[in-house]
Amino acid sequence: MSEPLKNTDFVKVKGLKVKAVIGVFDWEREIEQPLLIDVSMATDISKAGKSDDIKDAINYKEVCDDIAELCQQTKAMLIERLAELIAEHILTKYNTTQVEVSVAKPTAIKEADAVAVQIIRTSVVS
Ligand SMILES: Nc1nc2c(c(=O)[nH]1)N=C([C@H](O)[C@@H](O)CO)CN2
Repeated sequence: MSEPLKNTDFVKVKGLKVKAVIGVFDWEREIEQPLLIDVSMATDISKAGKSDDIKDAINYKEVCDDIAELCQQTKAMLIERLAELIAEHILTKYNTTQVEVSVAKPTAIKEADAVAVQIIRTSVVS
């Protein structure tokens, strides 16, 4: 018999602003630069939708605090590194099976609005 259809819902964070040390050049190691982070977490929100209880939800405030702390502590060279660490952290800590993470560096290239990486990571189910 086929599995019943599961809901595909998302909890999202859009345009989270974090200042952190980021970059490959010597001068970049001396300053903080702005990052803009988007996260989309696949999760079934129907339980929280019924209970109206934060315990049944992915708490996006907690997610934002975690991301800010992670970016500031890591002092990564590449935005790729931050995207991977954010995805790994979210998949490990929160009730989601798939996460999409975008990390943009809006002041990196004078001639561009922003440069960014975007990744999708899925938890391995054994
Ligand atoms: N793919 C990437 N390319 C570059 C990165 C990066 O994080 N990922 N970083 C830099 C510098 O730090 C740049 O932002 C300074 O303007 C160059 N290329």
